[in-house]
Amino acid sequence: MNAPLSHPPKTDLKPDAGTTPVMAQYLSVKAGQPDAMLFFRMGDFYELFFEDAQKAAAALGIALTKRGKHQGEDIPMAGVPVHAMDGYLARLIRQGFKVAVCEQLEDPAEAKKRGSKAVVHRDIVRVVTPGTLTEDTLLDARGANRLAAVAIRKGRAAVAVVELSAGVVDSVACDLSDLGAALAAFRPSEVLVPDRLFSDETMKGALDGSGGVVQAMPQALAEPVGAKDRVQRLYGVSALDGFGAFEEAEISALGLIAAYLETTQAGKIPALTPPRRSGESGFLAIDPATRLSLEIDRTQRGERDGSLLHAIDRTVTSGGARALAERVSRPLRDQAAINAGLDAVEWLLERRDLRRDLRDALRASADVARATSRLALGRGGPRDLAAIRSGLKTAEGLSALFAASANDPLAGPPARVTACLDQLALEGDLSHLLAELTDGLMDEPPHLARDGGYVNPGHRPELDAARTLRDDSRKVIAELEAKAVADSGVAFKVRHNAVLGYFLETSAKAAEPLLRAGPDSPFIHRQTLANQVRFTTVELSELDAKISQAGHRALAIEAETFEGWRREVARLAGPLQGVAEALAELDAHAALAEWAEEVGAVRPVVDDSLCFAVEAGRHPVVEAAVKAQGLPYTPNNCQLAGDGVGASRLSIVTGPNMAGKSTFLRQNALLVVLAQAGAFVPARSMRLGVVDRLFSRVGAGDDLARGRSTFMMEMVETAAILTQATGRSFVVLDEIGRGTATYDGLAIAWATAEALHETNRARTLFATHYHELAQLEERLDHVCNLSMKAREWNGELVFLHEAAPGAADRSYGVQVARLAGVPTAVVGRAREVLERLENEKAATARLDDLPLFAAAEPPPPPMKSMLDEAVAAIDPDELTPREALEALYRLKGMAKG
Ligand SMILES: Nc1ncnc2c1ncn2[C@@H]1O[C@H](COP(=O)(O)OP(=O)(O)OP(=O)(O)O)[C@@H](O)[C@H]1O
Repeated sequence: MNAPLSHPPKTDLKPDAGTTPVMAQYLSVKAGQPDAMLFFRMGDFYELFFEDAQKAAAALGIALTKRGKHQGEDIPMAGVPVHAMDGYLARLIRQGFKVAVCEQLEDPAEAKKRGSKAVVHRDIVRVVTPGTLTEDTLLDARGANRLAAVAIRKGRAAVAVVELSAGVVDSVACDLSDLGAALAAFRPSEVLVPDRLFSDETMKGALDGSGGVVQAMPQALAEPVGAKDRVQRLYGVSALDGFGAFEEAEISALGLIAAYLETTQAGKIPALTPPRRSGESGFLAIDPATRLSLEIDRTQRGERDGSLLHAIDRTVTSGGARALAERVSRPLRDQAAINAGLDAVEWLLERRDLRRDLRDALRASADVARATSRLALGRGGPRDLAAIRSGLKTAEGLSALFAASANDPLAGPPARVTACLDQLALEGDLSHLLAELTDGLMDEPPHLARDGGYVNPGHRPELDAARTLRDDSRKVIAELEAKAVADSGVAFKVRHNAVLGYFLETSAKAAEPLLRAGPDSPFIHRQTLANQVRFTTVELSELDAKISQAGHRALAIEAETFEGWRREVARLAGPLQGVAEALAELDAHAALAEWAEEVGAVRPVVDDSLCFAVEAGRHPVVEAAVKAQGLPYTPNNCQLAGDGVGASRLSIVTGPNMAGKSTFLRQNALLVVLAQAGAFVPARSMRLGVVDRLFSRVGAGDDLARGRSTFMMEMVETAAILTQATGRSFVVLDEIGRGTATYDGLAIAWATAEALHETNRARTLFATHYHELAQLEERLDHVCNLSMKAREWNGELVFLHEAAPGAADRSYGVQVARLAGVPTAVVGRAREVLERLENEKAATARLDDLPLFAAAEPPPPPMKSMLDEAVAAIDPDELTPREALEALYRLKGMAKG
């Protein structure tokens, strides 16, 4: 997404002699948020002026008008009605804008008391940005919306993340090389970066892969001392030690988040969990390119449909969907933690009835996490309270549902389920809150608190009294109308408006006799319109006052009740988020069990070995697609061993195009993701020694936006694998080297395969069209060949999609071209050329005499750069201060170039 977040205002926005008081107020508010689009509340509209108006008109397709003049020029203006605000906001945020909302903070009547020219007091109440949304209308219910911040200090990197809509904070410290993977794992919508790091190469790569809108922050906000103060303020604590020992980079990143929340939330303090800290060592590292290639939570086109997550998601609540997405996006590395997740899935898989009841109960609950967060920020309404009530009721119901099995000493729930049940056991305050909301809050309350009508009758006697007075008086009004008609013989109707209150109205003609009546007439004239005349009576005026007082009083009591509940929710935000998390986690476990049962998935054995053994594995997404077409899916085995014991470490996979190589490679990588996410796997069996880093390069596309060709991209990514893969990693590589001349490509593929085998020693599947690589099986200790089987039958090519030992005999490229509809004449000509080439055996250069990889010449020492030489030429002791400064500038200039 392009981020039009920062733009200097072009117009000189300074008030001058001709500036009206309202415009002067606008300009001063705007000066506080120059890079946000300012929505300036004027009555029933939010108005935009100057460049904001022009941009909004273009982005939203709304009319651009003008209002008054500034420095002799017309002021462009555009506006949106207050009631339609959410829709417009959503569209602007999606386009990458940030929006400052400036409200009227007093009744215009109050302002008038200060004088007829006084301006209504206004100020910014919130800045809406992609990463700080909390409204359901602006959020994807099944996806988390996160704001991230990155920082680098003392050679270490950190990512801090807040999910404001659920109040969850994460902090990850990692090596610089892991920054991209750590950031991409959170899929942030918005990323804060200290401006000084903008041109840093590591940072650029990480930001490009994150997918979020990037927001530059002043470097000063990342300085540790100030940052620490701000984080302490955010949490209302005087020291951060209670949260753990943070690295400096983490403090900087958290400090950026705190600074951003301070401005965007206009001082309102959100209810946040203490930062959940994790080193990257707790998680399977998956860099952005691998994520994209494996289509874990989004397809390469950015859609959810077609991703692994979409294929396996059987959750029934939005919180559950988010928990599952997090689990699949950040699989674990710790064997015990992975097995704890698998225990929970297995336990629920074995209990079909309990699982059904659990899922039914969960379906009835609402999004407690988001409702709590909105209420804590003062943005929630009565419907959010109802969401909390339904979540707490579900919690109560689930405690009862699990009561029998929880006490079963032999087959009781595993630790992860028990931990959830503990969170759901409502005691004290939460149970009191549930009782209070059950008694006091109406079943289907309105969205907004403003108009009342959500507190149950009987909950507060004084409210009942005010309501009765208000409603009874309405009856009396009807009686009064009948009496007026009877007394006067005129066809009166009682009407109401904001200016006159209640009045009697009749046509001008019917009113004539009354207007002529003397001062003793009970009908007092109020107003004459073109066709109507309005009257009142003493009785009606008295009643009017009584009704409006009663109505106001009822509203005030409801508002006060709401505020009491809201404050209680804010106070209990921590335990409420705990309940929300437990509900979401149970949903995710049960959903994985449901999916496992549906597709026949099994529990993988996850241990500390270096084994990877899959029997009859299937690709969860391709299988579903193939079956939807009524075709069978061919399961495949795959055996690799990092230590070469019992299986080879690296498999060279050959076979014709379309035979299923990419599917086979991705399938095995996805089984790693699923197993380490604590999910069952679609296979007959699987044993996996925990993987630390997963790399997948399958069908890299051009990245023209970054000015890199396919081949360049592939080499950058290959370099990342060769420098980062360890003996515990799992690598799938498809057709590297294909984007360049045959010999170059073959040479690169050959050297890469050798290095992965000898140096990185990662478990690797290496698919290639260079059949020459099959020779590696003979030359290296732990390599084996696999090929995707295909048969020619009656001149037709039939793909069996089966991975079998041995290399492919030929590539069938020409046959595939025919299948694809390449004209017969071209296919015939290609056959002739192929025959000639094969006869000449041009491609099989004598690779068998190559020296072994280990014996290859060491690379020459790196050439000295110009910068190195320039630095070496400087003798600091010989320089005057002025020369030293010049030298520094010169060096800096060279570094830039
Ligand atoms: N195991 C399988 N069982 C059934 N169908 C399969 C299987 N594997 C792949 N297919 C089908 O074959 C199609 C092609 O698979 P895939 O893209 O993996 O081939 P490929 O060998 O990588 O091709 P290319 O070399 O052209 O990229 C898939 O879209 C799917 O429809």
